Amino acid sequence: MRVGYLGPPGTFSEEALSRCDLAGGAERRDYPSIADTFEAVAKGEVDCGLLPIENSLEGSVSATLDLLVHRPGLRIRREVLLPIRQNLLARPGVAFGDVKRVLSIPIAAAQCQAFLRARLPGVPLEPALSTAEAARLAAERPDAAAVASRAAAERYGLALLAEDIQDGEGNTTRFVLVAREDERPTGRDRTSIAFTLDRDRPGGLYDVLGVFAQRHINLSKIESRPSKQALGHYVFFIDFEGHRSEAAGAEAIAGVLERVHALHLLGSYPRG
Ligand SMILES: O=C(O)C(=O)Cc1ccccc1
Repeated sequence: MRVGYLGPPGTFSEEALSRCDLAGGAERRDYPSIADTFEAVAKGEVDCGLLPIENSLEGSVSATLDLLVHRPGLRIRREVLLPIRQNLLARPGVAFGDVKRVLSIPIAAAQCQAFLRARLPGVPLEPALSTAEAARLAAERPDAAAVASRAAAERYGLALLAEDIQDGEGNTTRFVLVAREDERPTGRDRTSIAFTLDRDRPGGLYDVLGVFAQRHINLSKIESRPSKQALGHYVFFIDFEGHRSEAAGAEAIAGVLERVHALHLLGSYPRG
């Protein structure tokens, strides 16, 4: 089995992959971006791919949600929850006063806004494709620091300028393993769907939510993203407890189908 992830080695995605039972003993391939990882699975270059989907401080990873909807065909087969500790890394000998650029993937830098504003006021953020890529670049630049993991510091020979710099406690990221096929029910599953509504009318979303409420099906997430068709037109994402091939889940999906314009089944998978 071949598994793709957002590289280079030393990312949180790689750490999440190590916690994924399916991936035990699998051959790992790293890709430069979330989109490249997704494409590699869609093309069959790898059997599955691990993508960050949601962070407890920053919310959804829009790149992942958009790919699941706009490049349909892949299914979520696992979810992995990873506690995240961010650090400020720089070449050994670099002090705070030397740092003229902060490098990281924007979702990681956003988890440390308060720290960066307090300790590096006015220092611009230079976006990188991942935390480990930021660390790799910082190893070549004495004017830069990276927001990344301790593992990335060790791998790229960087010192820890500051540890545990994320805003608030309990910073956790949810990752999903996507593949070209579905997962079988385990009895403790979650299902992710995405849909658009027919037209702008009172109660459209309420009707869809009612399908779950009437069946006493618990929702664990609801989110909307622009549909990319027009301002004010949205794709809604819902996660609910249960598997889509079990009676309650299948009935709920049939009910949703009657009330929406388009429905995407993003997958049923064991709850993490
Ligand atoms: O860049 C990484 O290390 C990733 O795996 C993406 C990411 C970034 C910040 C928090 C969680 C995941």
